[in-house]
Formats: sequence, structure tokens, C-alpha cells
Amino acid sequence: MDYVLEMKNIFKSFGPVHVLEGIDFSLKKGEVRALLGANGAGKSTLIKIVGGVHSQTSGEVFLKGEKVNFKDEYDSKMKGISIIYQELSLIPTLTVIENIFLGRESVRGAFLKKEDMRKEYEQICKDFDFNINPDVITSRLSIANQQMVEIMKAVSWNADIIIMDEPTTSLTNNEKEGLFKIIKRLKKSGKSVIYISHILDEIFLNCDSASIMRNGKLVGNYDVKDLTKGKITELMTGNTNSGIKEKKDQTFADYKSEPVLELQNISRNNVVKNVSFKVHKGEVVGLAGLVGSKRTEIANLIYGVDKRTGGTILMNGKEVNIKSPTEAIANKIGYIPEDRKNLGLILDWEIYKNATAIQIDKFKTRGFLDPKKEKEFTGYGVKKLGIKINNAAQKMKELSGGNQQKVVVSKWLGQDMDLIIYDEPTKGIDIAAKEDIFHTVEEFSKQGIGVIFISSDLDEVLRVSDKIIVIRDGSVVCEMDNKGISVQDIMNKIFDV
Ligand SMILES: Nc1ncnc2c1ncn2[C@@H]1O[C@H](COP(=O)(O)OP(=O)(O)OP(=O)(O)O)[C@@H](O)[C@H]1O
Repeated sequence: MDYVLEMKNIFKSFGPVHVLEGIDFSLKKGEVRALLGANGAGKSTLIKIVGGVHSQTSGEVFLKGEKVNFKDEYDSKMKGISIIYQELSLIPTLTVIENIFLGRESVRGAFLKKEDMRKEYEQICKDFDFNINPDVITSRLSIANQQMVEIMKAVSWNADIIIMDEPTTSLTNNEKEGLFKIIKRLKKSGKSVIYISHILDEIFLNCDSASIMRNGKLVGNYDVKDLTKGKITELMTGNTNSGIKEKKDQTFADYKSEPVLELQNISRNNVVKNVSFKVHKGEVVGLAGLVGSKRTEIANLIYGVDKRTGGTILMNGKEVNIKSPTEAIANKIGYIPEDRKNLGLILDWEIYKNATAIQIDKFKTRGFLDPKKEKEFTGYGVKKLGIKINNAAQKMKELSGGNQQKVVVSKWLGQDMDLIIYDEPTKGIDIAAKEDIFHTVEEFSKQGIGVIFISSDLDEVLRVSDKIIVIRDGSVVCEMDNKGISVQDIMNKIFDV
């Protein structure tokens, strides 16, 4: 068999922690292979070995039959491997076009001319059905656009093997379509793709085959046509009953008392436009809309990240004027942000310091922080959300992406709140662990806390919400009671059908 990549009996340990235990993985020319597994199963670690970021503790890697030992990331790139990592690797101070062509000159053996770069850039934009100003400084772009640039950069490298680690997490539907087209084109031209995603629909749409991992071991290799979502979940977790619920089955909303939050015609310039809605005690309000519909911008006005230019916000019947996240927390508002890397976590800190950052005063003994108390609290969150860690003093950056996200959620457990906002909380979370996040929503609402739940996954919005508010272009389109409505009904409102 002609394999472009073969990994044989790969072991990887970080000190005493065994992350990969005897993985065999292979990829054929023109194959699109999914790499699946629960959060912390070892997917990213495996591809980081192919990418020259980590070297294996033991085992062998072959490229087109030839044994390789990558010296570093550059070496892997030069041998024809291009990776889109979960965390963006662009240089924020460079322009988009500079980022895309960075390091490419040496591949061609001569400097690329500016005009050639522009021509190539235009072609990539056309292929992606996408339009980003090449001269804009990258840090000025939205996270979605930065991710798109990252993808364009990886694909334009002209590698034989392209590895995508959760590439669609912040893309709009159009951009996703663009990416899926690119994958088809890559396949047709004989390139091979490894595709990691927790969104199983994407696997069925794009992949030929799948390798499933569990706890650092390979469960097996499968043809995607022989798999179902249920089967994948079962193979990933080793559990035949994942307890996944389709629908919300109880409500804790209290419509008799004063709403915990009332927005009256709030606006910000021409971005958020006269938005009004109420959140009652224990009520879960889902905000549905396309990526870019300005749901996060509304949340940012409530949490004091951005300044309102109009309208009034009431909490428990009283007008509030929250000017910063610190003031929001003092007003009993919690916020689980979409951009966890920049807003929710400090990756160089220990897990327990991240987990306790918001409620720090609770963990003091005689005025001093007590690490024992902090670790106890962290342990509580770890158990509640099934977070996979080795010990609470590990650095945050050592956790898998999905487990980092769970720590962001765990920070708010036990906090005295009237309202909590979840913004895309299940990004990067595996299918079984999503349910743990939904349970926290349920528990908060059971305690009488109002919840705003933002998600691009409408099944999720239906799963958790009492009421759904459809947002389009910064305005409220309608409010829908979650009674007998379907994803299609919400879609119709989103698209104005
Ligand atoms: N540098 C490190 N030191 C210690 N442990 C690490 C390090 N890097 C990763 N790990 C551990 O290895 C395990 C596998 O992590 P990895 O990121 O490969 O998982 P994953 O399958 O990609 O998960 P996710 O779906 O959440 O992204 C995790 O338990 C993680 O904590």
C-alpha cells in the first residue's frame, strides 16, 4: 500500500504523564482522514509529532516510505506538511499578505515578487470565496477572519499533507462551505488531509475514513460510511449510553418576579440597534443568529466591555450603568467568553490559579491566598465537568483545548450571580462532554440565575433554552418560546424566509 504518512507504535510521555501509547496511524495519497477522540484523547499531541513540535518518546514516522525524524516545525514544513492548529499562529503585527507568505521565499529558492504574491493572494481569495484586505494588520481582524487567514496560509504552502485541527470553530457558514470546497479540491489534486473536529456532521461531509482514539490509544480505523454519530460517540467514550438529551425537559424560569435583566432599546453606534429583551430568574434565553450577527457585541454591552450609545439596562428592576467587567462581576454578572485564549485564561498560569481567578477572596486564610483551598475548589470543578488534568498545579497550556474550555466554565461554579452569559461555550468540546456544559446551565438556572446562551449550533440552543431570541445584523428579529419549534423554524427567522 502506498502511504504518504505512516506512524508506527508511537509513544509520547511528558515526564511521568503518558499521553500516547502505541499509536499506529497511516494516510494514503488523496485520502481525507478524520482523527477523532474525546477531549484530551491525544489527537493534538499526535499531530504535533507530525508537525515537528514534539518528538515521540518512541516509535517511527515514515513519509512516502522513508523514515523521518523532524528536527523542528520548519523541518516538517519543508518536508511537505502544513498544519492549521487550534491556536492561531499568525504574527499579529504583520499584514495579512505578509503573514500568508512568511517563510515561503526559501521554499521556492528565490524571493517571491510582490506582484506574484498579490496575484496568488487574489487567486486564494477567489478559491475561498472570501474577501480580506491583504494590507490590513492581522490583529485588527476578527477571530473568524484570522482563522480564515490561517487556513489560507496553510493551504497556499502547497504541502502534500494538510492537517486541520478544528478549523471551522469560528467560521461563518459561507466560509465553512469555502473550506469544504478547498478540501475537495485538495483531495482531487492528490493531496492528503487529516481532519480533526468535534462537529461530527463535518466528518460525514468531508472525510473518507476515520481513526478513533481513546485515552492515548487507537480504538480502530473505519470507513466513514460505516459510522453513525452514535457509533462514533460510543467508540470515543467506550460508553454505550452517553446520556445525551435532545431536548430541554424542565424549566426553572420564574416569570412572576422582577426580571434579573431587562434591556430597553440598547444600542452601540450602528452595530447594536435598539435591542430589547428580558431575562427572568432561572430563565435560559438563547441568542440565535449567524456568526457576525452581533450576538457577542450585545453581550459585551451587558458585561461592560463596550460602551452603550443608547438605551437602558435594568437589573432586578433597577437601572445600572456598568462600565467594565469588574463592575459587571460586582453586579453579579458572569461571562464565559467565546475567545477563551485571550479573555478567559492565562495559559502560563497553573490550572488552579486560573480556576480561582474570579472568586479569589473566597480562598484566603487570614488575608493570604491558601493554595489548599484553591486546589479544593479546582477539584470540585474538575469533577463536576469531567476535566482531564493530571494535577491542579499543571500549567494551563498543558491541557487539551477542550479541557481548557471546561476550566473557563468551572471558574463560575459557586459564584454569587444573578445572570451568566455563555458565548459559544462548546467550541472544541467533544460530543459527550457538551452535556456536562449543558448541566451547568441547568444547575445555574435551578439556583435562580438567569442565563443568556449564545451558540451557532441551533440544536444546542433548542436543547438548553426556554426562550429563543433571533438576532440579525445587530437587531432583534423575534422572540420564540421553545415550545414545539424546530431548528428549521429558527433558521427561517434567521434567514427571513
Ligand atoms: N506539555 C504537556 N505536558 C503535560 N501534559 C500534556 C502536555 N501537552 C498535552 N498534555 C496532555 O496530553 C493529553 C492529550 O492532550 P491533546 O491536546 O493531545 O488532546 P486532544 O485529543 O487534542 O484534546 P481536545 O479535543 O480537547 O483538543 C491531555 O491530557 C493533556 O493534558
